[in-house]
Amino acid sequence: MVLKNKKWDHNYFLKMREEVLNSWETGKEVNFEEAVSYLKSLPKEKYADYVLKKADEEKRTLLQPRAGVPILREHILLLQYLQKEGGADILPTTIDSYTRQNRYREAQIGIEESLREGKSLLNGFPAVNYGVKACREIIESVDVPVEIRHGTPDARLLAEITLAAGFTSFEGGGITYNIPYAKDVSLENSILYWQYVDYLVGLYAENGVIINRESFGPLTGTLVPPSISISIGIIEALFAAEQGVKSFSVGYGQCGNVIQDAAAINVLDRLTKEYLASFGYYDVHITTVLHHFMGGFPEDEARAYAVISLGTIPAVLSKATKIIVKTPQEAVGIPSKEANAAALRNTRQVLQMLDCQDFIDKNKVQEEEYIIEREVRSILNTVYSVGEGDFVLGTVRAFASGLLDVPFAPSRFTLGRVMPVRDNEGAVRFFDFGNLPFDEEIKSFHRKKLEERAKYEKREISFQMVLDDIYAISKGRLVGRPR
Ligand SMILES: CC[C@H]1O[C@@H](n2cnc3c(N)ncnc32)[C@H](O)[C@@H]1O
Repeated sequence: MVLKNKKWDHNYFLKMREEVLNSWETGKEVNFEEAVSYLKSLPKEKYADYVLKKADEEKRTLLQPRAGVPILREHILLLQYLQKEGGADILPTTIDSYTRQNRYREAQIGIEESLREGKSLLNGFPAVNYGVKACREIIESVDVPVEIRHGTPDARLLAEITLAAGFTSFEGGGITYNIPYAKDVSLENSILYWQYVDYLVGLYAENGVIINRESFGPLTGTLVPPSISISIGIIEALFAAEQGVKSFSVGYGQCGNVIQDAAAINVLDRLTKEYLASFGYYDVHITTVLHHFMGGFPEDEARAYAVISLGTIPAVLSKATKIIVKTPQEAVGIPSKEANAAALRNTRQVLQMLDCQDFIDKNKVQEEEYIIEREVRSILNTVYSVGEGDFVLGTVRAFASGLLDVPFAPSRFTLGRVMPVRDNEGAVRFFDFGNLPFDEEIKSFHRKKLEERAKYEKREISFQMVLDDIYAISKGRLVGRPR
């Protein structure tokens, strides 16, 4: 079948499904009809789509941590603690790195060693090895929806097992779980694998079970210009909608300048809905997700809390539907359950002290929205035209020629020519546009912003500024000022 943005043929899916379910022994536990009736037996409060829609209508922002440990009993206790002590509205199950690379044999060894040593020797929960029945114990032990969070270019079997188990939200995409996570996986392959996942979610939808899909907006989490993150999120929403997905969350990672971050989420929300409607998808419920800062954190917990609290402000300004909450132990590794729960309470406190205030200059937000929107439209319209009207074809071609590009990505399938840097107020601008399709108005806007910083810092615009910015926040600043 030629790779394009067209809903799959059902027989093509069924044929591939045989191979997917046979790729590990737990695949044989999956039975679609049985899974549909199990999912229909779950209360609506366990559906991420229901909880997201309700929050969206009530203009509330939901809180969700990341969490995953290899021993099932420990993982259940961890999630129960985060629900009870952290007040999480949606729980995660963060998947381990072996599973993300389909290395289930090593994951199995990791489980056995963790059990033998009585401690976590994997950096997440290996859901494929546990299988459907064991994973259902997680769903039945908590009262809120649980989402699968990972970084898997080929998540076909992971999706089959976890969706059948009752996880009602699934993060990732053919671009966002490839480019920042893998070096040698082609976009053709990862987009095909994720069309499978979206087709499966669409099949559940046709049977009355609405699973939420979420795009991984932050990408590499290092100074990613908002328009790049937003464009890719919209493309993944279009891919998912074509396969029949009816509930989609588009994500964005906090960069640090509060006005730019709020503007980015506003544009993300508005343009995702506009592009879906303009391509004929009228029944996909769109929500927005803000990730607390995904770059290098300060080790000092007090300063880490400052980064987290600052990151909550754009969610208040933009009414983001959900925040993925970081923890004060981000710089040291997998957080303790106490630190994870405390970060949730910190975020809730900031939300509830700010949501009654109107404290930002809306004109400055709109100025940022204007430039972000122009950049996103330039990118998306270019992807559409190089794809001759097909966004899958356009994405592959655009990445090959740098018309779409992600800074600091490990993947050899992105040009890596684009280079970001902060301006004098810490907003992320372009130091090098690479091959991005921007006109002179956009380019001169960024140049002017960088000249302001160069003048203030009494130094030339240089790559040194980029390096200074990469370490700035872990050293206590937003902008990497010269020493
Ligand atoms: C996307 C990367 C983020 O996921 C976080 N992360 C990865 N694995 C886990 C984990 N097992 N528990 C909690 N947080 C985790 C990590 O700290 C980083 O902030």
